[in-house]
Order: sequence, then structure tokens, then C-alpha cells
Amino acid sequence: MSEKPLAAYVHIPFCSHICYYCDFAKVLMEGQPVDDYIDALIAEYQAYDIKELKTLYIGGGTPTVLSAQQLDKLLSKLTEHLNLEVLEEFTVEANPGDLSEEIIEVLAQSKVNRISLGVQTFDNKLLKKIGRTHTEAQVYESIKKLRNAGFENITIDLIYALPNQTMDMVKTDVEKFLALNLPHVALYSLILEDHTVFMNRQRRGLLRLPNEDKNADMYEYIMDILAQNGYNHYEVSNFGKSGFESQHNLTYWDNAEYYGVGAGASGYLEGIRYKNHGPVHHYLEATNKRVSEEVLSKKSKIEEEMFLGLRKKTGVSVTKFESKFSLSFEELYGKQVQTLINQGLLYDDHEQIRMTDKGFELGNNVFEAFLLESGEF
Ligand SMILES: C[S@@+](CC[C@H](N)C(=O)[O-])C[C@H]1O[C@@H](n2cnc3c(N)ncnc32)[C@H](O)[C@@H]1O
Ligand SMILES: C[S@@+](CC[C@H](N)C(=O)[O-])C[C@H]1O[C@@H](n2cnc3c(N)ncnc32)[C@H](O)[C@@H]1O
Ligand code: SF4
Repeated sequence: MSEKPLAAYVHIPFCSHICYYCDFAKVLMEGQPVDDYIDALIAEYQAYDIKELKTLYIGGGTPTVLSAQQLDKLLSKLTEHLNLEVLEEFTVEANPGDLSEEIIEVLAQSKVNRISLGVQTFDNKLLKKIGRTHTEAQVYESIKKLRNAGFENITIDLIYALPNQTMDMVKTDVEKFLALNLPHVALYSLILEDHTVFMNRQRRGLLRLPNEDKNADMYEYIMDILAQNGYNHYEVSNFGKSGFESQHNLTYWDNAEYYGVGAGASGYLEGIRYKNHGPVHHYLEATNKRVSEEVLSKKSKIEEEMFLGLRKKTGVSVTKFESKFSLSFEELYGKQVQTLINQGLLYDDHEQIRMTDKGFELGNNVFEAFLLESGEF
């Protein structure tokens, strides 16, 4: 059987407030059995008997809404049996509003070496309109405190194409990011998700979103200005200075296996993609934490290799593809690749299949071309 994965994702589903756009696995923290949850999470993690990880990622929800004691316990239990020489990247997601001195102290004392801050925008009015509770000033304060505590590898998440957001507002956000001189940023175009306040407003005709052209202009602007400032656009939404690309997220895009632990977490182990129970009570009560499992067919594995790999600037290596699947890339996808090259969506490079900037913009059109007929495998 294959070697053990070297990446693990751990999910903390609690938030102090719910943002109007968010459909990730999360719940308001108040009244939740948080201590029981942490115990169950640690038990699930320990059952895998993990000795080596290159990357560990604690996401949410909001990991930093835990108390300092809860976070401390979690961080030490996760690393207790790990060979720390192997661990390269240990990320914790944080919200600027709830990074107290105690929490920063716990993070600084731990093995965590990367912080991902959910900034979304620097515009105070817009922050309110999207249901965030922090302010621009709190972002600067959090970053200052994190730097003082010794953190250098700090990334922020920003969202663009927000309701009523203009190009000038996007420019201001990116300029404010640049002024911070951070090594990494993820910039997501707003996705309207079901079960969110925004979707509800949209259905009632109350949401004014930038149209597709505006959205594309914003993305082009973002790509240009970040490249000019030395950020490598290494994945559709991710930009980093050299050496600061997220190793954990690259595991996903490299289509490698990883552990997923906690309510609503997904994992990929021994050829099986699985998802855990989402609602905290279901997760706590279930003996088997997984709510669904999919044994991947060869067809799905090939498609995923393409969809995930193409998200990266380096794309998909034909040699690696052929040795992994023991088949000819040219026979399987030669025609599709040529059409996409003619449309300016892929580079004309027969070893590394990579998207152009236009391809990045129209990602879904590119991915679609790599879907296979059911009868093919
Ligand atoms: C699930 S959140 C968890 C991290 C943390 N709680 C926070 O809010 O920053 C991870 C990131 O996903 C992005 N995100 C969530 N919902 C989104 C949406 N509907 N469209 C685009 N990006 C979204 C946000 O940038 C957010 O920072
Ligand atoms: C949208 S990405 C943001 C990554 C961040 N910008 C960075 O570069 O580190 C992170 C979010 O994806 C979700 N996520 C990531 N890996 C996951 C997994 N294995 N299972 C479930 N959710 C996951 C979590 O909600 C997490 O907050
Ligand atoms: S964006 Fe982050 S803080 Fe907001 S609801 Fe989603 S997980 Fe919670």
C-alpha cells in the first residue's frame, strides 16, 4: 500500500459571528460543547497514529475563538507524537478581531509557524456590510502583535467582487495589502453560496454585485499589480513571495493524500475521499466520524489530477501523469489540449500543461474540457 500521507487538516467549526457570505462548516460558538469537541477531535487524530507530517493546517470556522487553554491543549496534543524535524509548515487560521494577547502567547510558544488572517477587506464600511466584526485598525494591530511575537510567515485572505464594491475599492485593498509587506495573500472572488444571508438577499433582488466583466477586470488588475510587486501567482487565488507558497494547500493541488480531522473536514486516504459529519452533535455522537466515502475510480483520479493540477501555475506534468496512470497523455487529451491552446487558454508546452492568465480567468471552461466519458475507463 502507499506510504502514509504527510499532510493533515484539522477543523474547528466555531465562530463568534456568522459572515453573510460563508457556507463553510461552522456554527456560532455560544452554548456549544467545545471541550467535548476538542477531546473528540484529538481522539480522531490520535487513532491515525501519525508520526510524521510535513504540513499541519488548523482551519475553520475560527480556531482562535477557542480559549487560550483549549488552543494550547489542542496544539500540544497534535504535535505530541510528531517527529518535529519533518514538520515544515504549521498553519493556524485567525480572525483579526479575536487575536488576544493570551492566544498570541499560546501560538508563539507552540510549533505553529504560519498564520492565516481572515481580513476580507480593509474597508470598514464594507466589513460591516459583509457581516464581519473586526476593523481595519484591528488588522494592523494583529499583524503588529504577531510580528512582535516572532511570526514572519503571515498570509491574509481578501475577497473581491463584494456587493457594491468598485474597482477603486479593490485597488485600495490591494494597495493596503502591499503596504504591509507580507509574504503571501489569497484573493478570492466572492462566491454566492446557498444558505447564506447574501443568497437570500440576492433572491429578493437586494444584492448589487459587480458583473462578470467587472469581476474579470478586477482579477486582471490583481494579477498585474501583484506580479509587479514580486508575488508569484502560483495558484488561481494564491500569491506568494518565493519560498512562501502554502505547502499544505499545494498538497491538495498536487492531488496527494491527506488526513482530514474534525466536524465537516474532508480527507483523502488510501484512494478514498471522505467527509466527516458536519453538525457538531452528529460528529460527537457518531462512532464512525465519516459521513461519506468515495472510492475513486481511475476516471475520477485522472480528472482530479487535471482539475487540481491546472489550478497551479506550474500545471500538470505530462511525464508524471503518464507514469502515474500508465497511459498516453497525447492519446487521452491531445485534441482537447490543442483546442485550448488555440483559444489562448493553455500555453503551447507539451511537457507541462499550464493555464495562461486568460485560462485562470475562465478556469471552468478549461476544467470542463478534461472531463472524460463514463465508458472510457
Ligand atoms: C472558511 S474561512 C475560515 C477562516 C476564518 N474564519 C476567517 O473568516 O477568516 C476561509 C476563507 O474563505 C474565504 N471565503 C469564505 N466564504 C467565501 C465566499 N462565499 N466567497 C469567497 N471566499 C470565501 C474567506 O476569504 C475566508 O477567509
Ligand atoms: C479557503 S482556504 C484559505 C487558505 C489560506 N488562505 C491559506 O493560504 O492558508 C481555507 C478554508 O478551506 C477549508 N478547508 C481547507 N481544507 C479543508 C479540509 N481538508 N476539509 C474541510 N475544509 C477544509 C476551511 O474552511 C478553511 O478555512
Ligand atoms: S468567514 Fe470565517 S468567521 Fe466568517 S462565518 Fe465563515 S468561518 Fe466563520
